[in-house]
Parts: sequence; C-alpha cells; structure tokens
Amino acid sequence: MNSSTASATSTAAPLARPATWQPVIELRGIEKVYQTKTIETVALNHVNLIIHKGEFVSVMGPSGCGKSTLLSIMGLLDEPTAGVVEIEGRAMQSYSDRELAALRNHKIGFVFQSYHLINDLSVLDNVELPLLYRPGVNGRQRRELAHTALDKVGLSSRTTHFPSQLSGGQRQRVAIARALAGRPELILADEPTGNLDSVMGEEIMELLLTLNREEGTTIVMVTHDEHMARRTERLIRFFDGSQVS
Ligand SMILES: Nc1ncnc2c1ncn2[C@@H]1O[C@H](COP(=O)(O)OP(=O)(O)OP(=O)(O)O)[C@@H](O)[C@H]1O
Repeated sequence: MNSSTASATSTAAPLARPATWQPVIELRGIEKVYQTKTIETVALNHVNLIIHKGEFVSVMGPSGCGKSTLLSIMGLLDEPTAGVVEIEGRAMQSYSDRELAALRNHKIGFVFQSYHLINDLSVLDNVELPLLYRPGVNGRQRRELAHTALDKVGLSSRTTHFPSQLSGGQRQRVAIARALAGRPELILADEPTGNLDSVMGEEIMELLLTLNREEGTTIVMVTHDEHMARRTERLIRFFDGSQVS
C-alpha cells in the first residue's frame, strides 16, 4: 500500500479509516509556526495524518520541509501551534505534563541519526537507561528487557562493550535496542541510516523491516534515501510543511 490516509484539508474532524485499523497516533489540522525575533516560519501547515498499529511509514522531503518537526510533535516532544494530536483516543492537550512524560516513556521509542548513546555506559547500561524511569520495573526486569532487546538486534555478544568499541551500524543497533527495550507502540526514527555507509545502512533497514514484519512494531522513519523509503509500506512526501503525496 503506497497511498496515504492523510489529506491536505484544514478541517479538524476525525478522518475516515478502515474499522479494523487501530490508530496509534492521529494528527488533525496540525500547524507549527516558529517565531524568532526577525522571522516567522511555518514548519507544518494543516497536516492530517493517522499512523495505524503495525504500519511502517516513511517520510521524505527536501531539507527544511518540516520532517523533524513532524517527528517531534508525534513524539510528544513539542506542541503544535494549532490542531489536535490524539493518542489513545485522547487529545495531547488534555494530558498533564506528567502524563505526557509517562506516555513518551511507555509508548514511544526514538532512534536518531547520530545514535545519542552515552559513551561512558556499556551497551547493556545504555539500553537499560530509559527503563530506569519506569515505575514498577525492578533491576532484574530491566536487565531482562535489555537483554531481550539486544538479542532482537543481534548484539547479545556486545553487552559489555562501550559505544566507542562498536561500528556505526552496531551503535545504531544499540540505539534501536534502547528504543525497543520498553516495548513501545511506536518507533520514531529520524534518518536512522543517515550516518552509515550503504552496507551498514542496508543492515539497519533490514533490521527495521524485520522488526515491523515479525514483531509488528509500528515505525515512522524520516529518510532522504528514496530506495529505503520505497521499501516501506507507505511513503509520505512533504514540501514546505505540507503533505504533497
Ligand atoms: N526551533 C526552531 N526555531 C525556529 N525555526 C525552526 C526551529 N526548528 C525548525 N525551524 C524551521 O522550521 C522549518 C522546518 O524544520 P525541520 O527541522 O522540521 O525540517 P526538516 O525537513 O527536518 O529538515 P532536514 O531534512 O534538513 O533535517 C525550517 O525552515 C527550520 O529552519
């Protein structure tokens, strides 16, 4: 399926969707305007988008078209200037800051182009880190979840290594394990292969495709790589803050 459920309308009404598809996150009429002293930038312009459970969606578009802004809003890291972000059937604006932090920690895993690993921590400790903020998860459970995630990305033999002792592709695998460890509903990946050569990039893409197909992980991936984007279930293109296809 290469079509998109998003439309370019500015209404904030719920979008039509197949009854069997469960939305993980829904954006309606999203606008994001950045205001500095001298300039106002419309980063997102009336974006309507539903991500369904189990989808693998890629987002493409030229530099500055709003892709990272879109991921920040989907990741509940930033608020839109206008429009509704709905998660678990409730508008983001109706959650308290504490509830939003809990949602981010439980429901969403982030993967970044530059890995964002902590160099002084071992691979295992890096993967465990987000679980430290999970109430009700004890040390033994943390370790188990981290080992399971590292197993999924094929890095069980590297638990005591430090990031500096790994290749770029292995570092990105650790970052993916860290995103997976808390069993999130949604993985948001911002150019996950952007710092890797084509062979390692291909390995990471294969891993993401496997996680999506075999584990049912829902993934939204920003990429500049047309070849990678075409391998995902749905490809969304942005231009100047609007979805164009
Ligand atoms: N904090 C900010 N303050 C002001 N303007 C911003 C801010 N963040 C982003 N912008 C502007 O919003 C627009 C969209 O930026 P964004 O980073 O979302 O684009 P992008 O598509 O991810 O770009 P790239 O592919 O280069 O990473 C750009 O014009 C950018 O300059």
